Amino acid sequence: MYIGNTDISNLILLTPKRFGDERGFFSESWNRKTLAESGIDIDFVQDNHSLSRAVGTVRGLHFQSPPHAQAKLVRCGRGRLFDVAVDVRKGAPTYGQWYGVELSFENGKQLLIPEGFLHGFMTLEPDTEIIYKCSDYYAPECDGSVRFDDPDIGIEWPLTDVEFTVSAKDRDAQSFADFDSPFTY
Ligand SMILES: Cc1cn([C@H]2C[C@H](O)[C@@H](COP(=O)(O)OP(=O)(O)O[C@H]3O[C@H](C)C(=O)[C@H](O)[C@H]3O)O2)c(=O)[nH]c1=O
Repeated sequence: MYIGNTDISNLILLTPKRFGDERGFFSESWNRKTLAESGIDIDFVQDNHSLSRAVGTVRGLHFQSPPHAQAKLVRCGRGRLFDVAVDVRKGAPTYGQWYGVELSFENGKQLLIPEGFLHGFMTLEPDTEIIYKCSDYYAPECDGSVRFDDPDIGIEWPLTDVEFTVSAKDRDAQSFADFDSPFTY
């Protein structure tokens, strides 16, 4: 397992080892003990899996407020996507800073997103599947979102020449200026 830091504290990029042979490959996509040995011990309780049919599908930027804040371990099960986390931990030196990375079936990379971040992604291929572990259960009463294209965050989404597929909920999300983060650093 390759474990790498990013320029935002606690936001970590992981690449599990793949054992290739004539059949294909085998990989431990998550091993709590392996991560704990690197000081990352999160009690994940829910796995999420979504399929996005169209290129340029955007889901996010979402969060769950305390007491049901979620850390996430995100990977791409099929296709390619640009995964983004935005630091919204009040008091963090990187508050409002975003980090994006391409996750794909081919590269096997995973993004470990702690509590206190907005999360969203854009698909880069048709029929892209995202799979992610969450450290708390779905709590719709704590669900919140911020516009994925908010200029105050300034995410440089990789696709600009396609019509984005976005849910009504995400199109109606609040601006970053209106967002009062419930998270502290
Ligand atoms: C998130 C979630 C949703 N649902 C139900 C609620 C809706 O009836 C349906 C679709 O939910 P939603 O439109 O919120 O799904 P996404 O737009 O993919 O939202 C997710 O996308 C971004 C990228 C995230 O990081 C969050 O996990 C989550 O907000 O699934 C559940 O039953 N359990 C859940 O944990």
